[in-house]
Amino acid sequence: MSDVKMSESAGAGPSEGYVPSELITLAHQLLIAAQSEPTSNVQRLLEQGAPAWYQDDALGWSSLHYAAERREPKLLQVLLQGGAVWNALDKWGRTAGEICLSLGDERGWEIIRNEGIRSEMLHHALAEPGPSSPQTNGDGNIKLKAEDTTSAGDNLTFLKSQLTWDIGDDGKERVLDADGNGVMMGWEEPLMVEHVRYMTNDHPNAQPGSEGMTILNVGFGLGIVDRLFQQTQSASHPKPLNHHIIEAHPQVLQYIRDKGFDKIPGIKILEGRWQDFLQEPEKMGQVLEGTPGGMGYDAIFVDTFAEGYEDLKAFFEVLPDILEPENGIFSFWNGLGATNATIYAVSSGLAELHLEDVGLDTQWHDVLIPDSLREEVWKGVRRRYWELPGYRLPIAKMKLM
Ligand SMILES: C[S@@+](CC[C@H](N)C(=O)[O-])C[C@H]1O[C@@H](n2cnc3c(N)ncnc32)[C@H](O)[C@@H]1O
Repeated sequence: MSDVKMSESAGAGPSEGYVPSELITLAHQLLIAAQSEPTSNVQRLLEQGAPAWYQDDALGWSSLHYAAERREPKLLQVLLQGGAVWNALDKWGRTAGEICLSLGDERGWEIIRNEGIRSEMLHHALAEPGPSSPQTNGDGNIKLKAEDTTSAGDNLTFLKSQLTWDIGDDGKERVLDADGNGVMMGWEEPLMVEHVRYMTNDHPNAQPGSEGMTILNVGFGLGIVDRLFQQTQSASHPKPLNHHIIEAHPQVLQYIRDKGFDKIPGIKILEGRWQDFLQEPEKMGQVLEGTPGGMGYDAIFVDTFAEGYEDLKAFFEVLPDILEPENGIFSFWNGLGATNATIYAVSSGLAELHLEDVGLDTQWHDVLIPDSLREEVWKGVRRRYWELPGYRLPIAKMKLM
């Protein structure tokens, strides 16, 4: 439940200051060429230095937005190679990818999405500190996280902020942060049901007669997913053998105690940030305690707040140490970039590639979100973090050698 901001592509225009008039002239010629002229004209203008990042004042459209209306894959490729910004947003928050989608142009949309994944991977690779390169601060590289220090954009600010629990207009419980952002909202329950179903249904330790699964959940929120992990095992199915929960917010920890959740047999609450437990070798042992032979968890789910893609990727990197290698299942709340279809697809594609880097294969399950959820739930909530009709649910497992 965090915001997402993709990196600006290399060659993105000056953020402020003087733009020479010759450049503006070329920019306008490029916008016109992208609308109706042959691809060769567009290519020529780019070679003359026309800025593909330029967006007009009227619609906020770039040459890529205009080109997207023409359904000509080659034109999109030429513009992207010439510096067009795959994730430039128009005045309504749409990328050129959304223009392709609205026209049913699957091929054009794929070209833009693939460029998004390629460029985010590249920025990310450049951001990795090499043996001789200094630690970068990430500037100019991947920025999937909202750059703000308000509660929703900064994890440490959020963890110190005051939370309130109430009932939304949809009749469902929700937790809001001090700025009125939804930390966890009851509308997500059907999605949590699906996460738990995919994580437990076929696992050998969840079958009748087995010993029960070992579970790690990161981020308690309303405890929806934790309640479901406890419930899925019916009379004939075993309860989880061990169910560990890492939670960092003091008020949420108090809520857990008030509800007596910490007293349920098998449940252990690890109080603190996941980074404190999983990125500290001495504490890692404490986390793995209780998993048979210290071999790792059967199921791991992560859903925090005010963390961005970089934090999620850092979590991916500890998975080989904490996921049971043979049948272990990892899943995460896939909410980054969910205000825009193209950015959401790029964020999901990037996650798949980064999971692959640490040895995991990902399967995606599409879950529909009913229209009825759209308007009611957001009343009284400052920032809408979900705008899409579908949810892509990830299920990842260690690759078999
Ligand atoms: C969106 S809620 C989780 C909702 C939960 N999946 C449910 O089903 O109700 C996010 C939770 O993560 C916690 N959190 C945020 N950052 C964290 C961190 N770095 N480590 C551990 N918990 C964190 C928040 O306090 C909050 O309780």
